[in-house]
Amino acid sequence: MAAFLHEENLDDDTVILYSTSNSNSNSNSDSTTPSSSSFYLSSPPAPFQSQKNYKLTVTNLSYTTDQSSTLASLCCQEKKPKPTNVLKSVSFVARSSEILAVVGPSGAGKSTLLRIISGRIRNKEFDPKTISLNDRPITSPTQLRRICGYVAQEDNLLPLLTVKETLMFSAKFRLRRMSLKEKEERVESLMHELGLVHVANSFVGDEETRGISGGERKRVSIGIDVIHDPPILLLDEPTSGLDSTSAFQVIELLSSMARAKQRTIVLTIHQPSYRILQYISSFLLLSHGLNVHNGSLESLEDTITDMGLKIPVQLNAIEFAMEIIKPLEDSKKYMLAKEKESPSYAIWSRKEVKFQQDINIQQTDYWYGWRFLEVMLLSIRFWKIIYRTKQLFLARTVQALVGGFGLGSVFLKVKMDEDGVAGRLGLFAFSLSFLLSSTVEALPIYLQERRVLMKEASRGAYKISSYMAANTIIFVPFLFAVALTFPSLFIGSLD
Ligand SMILES: Nc1ncnc2c1ncn2[C@@H]1O[C@H](COP(=O)(O)OP(=O)(O)OP(=O)(O)O)[C@@H](O)[C@H]1O
Repeated sequence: MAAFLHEENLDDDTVILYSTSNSNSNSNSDSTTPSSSSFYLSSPPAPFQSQKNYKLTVTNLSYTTDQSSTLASLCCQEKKPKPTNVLKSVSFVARSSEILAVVGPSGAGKSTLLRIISGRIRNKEFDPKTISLNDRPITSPTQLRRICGYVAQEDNLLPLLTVKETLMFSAKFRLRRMSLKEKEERVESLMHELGLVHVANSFVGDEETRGISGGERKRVSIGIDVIHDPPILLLDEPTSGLDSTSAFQVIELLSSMARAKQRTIVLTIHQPSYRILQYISSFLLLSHGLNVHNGSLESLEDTITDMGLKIPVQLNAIEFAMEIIKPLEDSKKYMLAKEKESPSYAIWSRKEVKFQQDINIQQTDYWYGWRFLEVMLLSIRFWKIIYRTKQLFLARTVQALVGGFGLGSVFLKVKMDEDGVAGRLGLFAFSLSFLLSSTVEALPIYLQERRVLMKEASRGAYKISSYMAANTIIFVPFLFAVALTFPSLFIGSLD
């Protein structure tokens, strides 16, 4: 396939990959929402229609934890923890318009695998020979971060924003070169696609504030990471914590998204039900970092049958495979050993990947004014949250006004002479410490927002560092207090 990579000037994070071959894409492009789908898929704006087929190939990916930079290793060499061999020569191919599910017992290496292919790995840990897209090698984790949308297992949402606002902020951060109208259209289209229109103006909520349901929360999380329409979507346990109906709806939605826009979806899942299995095209079964099965459900059933075992009627092949993971692992090790002796013995589908070293995913220019814009957006979002925390907002308003007038009246008779200047300086210093202490009251909100900020920054949602973002937002309550206290201070001290 003579595919090439090209980045459009739409957005810094958007890598649009064109394929010169239409033969495969056409076969998929007519796929629509499954008849049972409860979601309406609307046409995306023009820039989002240019994507075709993307094949993600992972070949012999191994990963050993690097303990060199841990605190223990810095303090005392002899206590250096042993490196863990988390992934051992994992290979698979994820194709466009399909869902590939990574399954396996706890600790098998599923999340680690997803973390690596989403580019959340240090440059020195990345092996450029192991991951390719449309048969072109990926040379750095940065390229992966640009190509892949990554939805983490835990939600990362601000409870006091509405669904629409949440998606709109994501659009503002990620679709910088679009006009406001285009961003709004994109958000509307996405809410249709995700079945979120009916809760567009509902607060996301949390344990304390009632908000949208668990399934809807998960769909909002997905929306945040597909706002820029990445060709590859990676999801860590998208069904965890959901009841079976919501879990089914999420997988059904992902299947629709994969087929409607030829997205390549890789997800991890624990114990998929029968209903969910129909939407998954292939399975990668991991055990202790080794892939013990890679292929369709039918081929797994055949493997189990070939081993002389019978799948009980009450279990599906994946559930049964989890129960007999040890013999499967042994059989895979045996086959790998045989394969080493004679390569023709390979029964696991393994494709030769032609690596081309000179691939160039261009970097777009980054206008430094965006940093200022990002700081402004974060400040506006933080302000909204403070404003919506009614008790805190009212308390701080009253506190700033009373404080301002009270302090101002103390200096009612301050003259414009030398003593007066000293008095005013004292007043200023006192007011400043008063303002600082009142800023501390926004600490719980700050901590909540900071957690979200750190996760957003690690997902590459914006360009400024998480530390810069976190330190910027602390000024918002301070500026608010300044804006209220100083004028009232001035008015209060007028003769
Ligand atoms: N940075 C690290 N340092 C040490 N061990 C690690 C590190 N990262 C992963 N591991 C270990 O690697 C193994 C695989 O972890 P991973 O989180 O990928 O498993 P998992 O299959 O996703 O598990 P679960 O289903 O419980 O989430 C675990 O034993 C884990 O403790």
